[in-house]
Amino acid sequence: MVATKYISRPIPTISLASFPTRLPEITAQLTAAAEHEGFFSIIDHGIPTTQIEAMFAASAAFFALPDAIKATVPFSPAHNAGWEQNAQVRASTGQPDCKESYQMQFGANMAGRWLPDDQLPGFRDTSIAFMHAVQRVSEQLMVCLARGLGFADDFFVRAHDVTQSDSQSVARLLHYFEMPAATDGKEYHRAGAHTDWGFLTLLFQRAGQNGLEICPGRDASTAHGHGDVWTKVEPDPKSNTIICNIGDLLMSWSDDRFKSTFHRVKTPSEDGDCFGERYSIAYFNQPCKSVNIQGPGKKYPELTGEQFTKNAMEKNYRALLAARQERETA
Ligand SMILES: O=C(O)CCC(=O)C(=O)O
Ligand SMILES: [Fe+2]
Repeated sequence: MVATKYISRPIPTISLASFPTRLPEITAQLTAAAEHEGFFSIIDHGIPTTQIEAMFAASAAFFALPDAIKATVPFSPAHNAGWEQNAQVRASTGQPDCKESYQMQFGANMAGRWLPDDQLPGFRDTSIAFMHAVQRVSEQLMVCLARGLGFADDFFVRAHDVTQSDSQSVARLLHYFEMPAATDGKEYHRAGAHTDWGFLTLLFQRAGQNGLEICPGRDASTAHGHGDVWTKVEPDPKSNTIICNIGDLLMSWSDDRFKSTFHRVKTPSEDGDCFGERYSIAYFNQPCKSVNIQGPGKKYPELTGEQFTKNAMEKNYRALLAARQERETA
């Protein structure tokens, strides 16, 4: 196995303490992080550790259910919600990620995709409360990002209004399976290298369950290329941190000023890698379907939120087909 090439890159840590009075300072910090690294840590965000722990406990309880029960709320690509297992194929690897995930939304896309409460008591209430808490933090970040781009303060907040029935924002619970410590000659992927296609992702990780790595400096238009010099983003056991990254949507909405950065969850293969089970939670801010999207400099044609999501899905699918053909003819 070839040793992974690593380089140390600083990932800015930004405090949201005293948000209203520190708004100009936080805006400057966030804008700089969005322009350069595309990844940053948020602290002092106001979500209590107990609430995050309760969501991780609910997630573990969900994934502990028999597959036959989870399969009653299957993932629907058309709705981007539900449960799937060993199914998400990344163009960068051509193989399914070794994981299961359950995606939850606020609006109509979630109809029929919640388990009945007697199957998992309290799960839906815990999840919805957590999602609203993460949405509140997201909205603070959106105010700063809108200011940074010269839009009105509430511009992105209104575009991502989770009280609308066509809301598309997603909380994805993730469970990566234990991986073999001794290689059996096969190549495994936890989450193959990718950019997120949404607006902004907020990620919750658990101390001791490492694996997230970033590879900045690639253009989103080469979206499925491989970078080969990585930087570990380790969960900090001492602070109640949220890792955030810019997605392809915000990159195009900012006329490419803000960067959507390549990242992956590494296949454990070296000393210090977590081979055990890994749980994480990603909250993907997505625009409502009816929203019009165009950057301040009009670099790209105007699209609706619905078209953007559809295009992103199709682009991913085309890249998958192209990568498969390339592998087959190689
Ligand atoms: O599990 C993680 O730490 C990252 C997950 C991720 O990048 C994704 O689901 O898009
Ligand atoms: Fe991601």
